[in-house]
Amino acid sequence: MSAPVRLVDTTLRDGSHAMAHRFTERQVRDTVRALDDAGVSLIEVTHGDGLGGSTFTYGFSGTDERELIAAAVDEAKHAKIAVLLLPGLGTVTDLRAAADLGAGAARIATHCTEADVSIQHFGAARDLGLETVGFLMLAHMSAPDDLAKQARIMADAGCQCVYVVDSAGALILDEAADRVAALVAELGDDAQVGYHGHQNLSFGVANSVLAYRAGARQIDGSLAALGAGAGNSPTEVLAATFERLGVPTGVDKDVLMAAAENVVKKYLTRLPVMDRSSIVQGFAGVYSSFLLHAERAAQRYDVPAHEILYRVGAEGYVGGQEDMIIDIALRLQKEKLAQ
Ligand SMILES: C[C@H](O)CC(=O)C(=O)O
Ligand SMILES: [Mn+2]
Repeated sequence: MSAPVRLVDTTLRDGSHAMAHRFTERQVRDTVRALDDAGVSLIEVTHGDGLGGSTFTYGFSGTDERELIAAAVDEAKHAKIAVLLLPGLGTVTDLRAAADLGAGAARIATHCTEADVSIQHFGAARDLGLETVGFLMLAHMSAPDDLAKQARIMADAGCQCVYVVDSAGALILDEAADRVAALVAELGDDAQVGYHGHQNLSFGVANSVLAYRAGARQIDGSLAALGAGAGNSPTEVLAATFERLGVPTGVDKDVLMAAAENVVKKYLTRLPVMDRSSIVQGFAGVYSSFLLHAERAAQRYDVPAHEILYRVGAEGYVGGQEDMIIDIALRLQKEKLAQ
């Protein structure tokens, strides 16, 4: 009998990027109900960039995320609601407010080399009685051993499951598995390991299977792949794939497939696709949530989005440096006018 894997759904958080942070309470309620009916045990609901993400830099929310979290908590009969927090953008005060609203898990995300900025948030989350998860973002930028050392910092701070987060959808097969294996070897019984994939180069589901085989026991997905860049590994495909492999997930794949078709595809404003820009994100290692920012800058300064994204990758910008997209667009525009 294979070890079970927990499928965690991030439609209502990573999908917020693709929805330009315009989720409504109705959409959240309908999605949570469907996921809950399917047996998904952890559902993430927050602005795409986490608590406090509704800002000029990241994009304002259509509906206050606290209203959405409260609605999700109200709708879920069995599932726990998780919130994402990027230290510096979200604060311990935001975490406390989310816990007061009934959130049951905190997912604390840092750049893959900066785990130490999460220490106080894990401590606060544990004090609040929350389940804790750590996100090491843009994991392709760190070698497996270095990533494992960062995972150790999170685990020692109270994190119960550290994720390899392929924010750029850049990892290809062994590159994902090796990172997961390094974390599993480092953490042993101290914490679980998770995997969060993006589809920019189409490896989200395949990498998730290899991550499971390397020891990951929590895997993220989004219904209809709704997420940043070319989207996340589709939850309904993960469910079907793990069932075919004989790996227990505790979820009903048919209910998830119906949810993707009848709930999410009915409201999404943009179906995530592997188009030129998102493929460049995977190839050049660019944070998936930069996609809409690059498309807006491309339109405003009349330069191609994929060229902006190639340049972002070459210059190595990471989450939090969204303003540099404008800088690059202006430079490309200047170069174009000089020709
Ligand atoms: C804030 C990011 O969107 C977190 C995430 O899902 C990723 O890095 O990927
Ligand atoms: Mn993501």
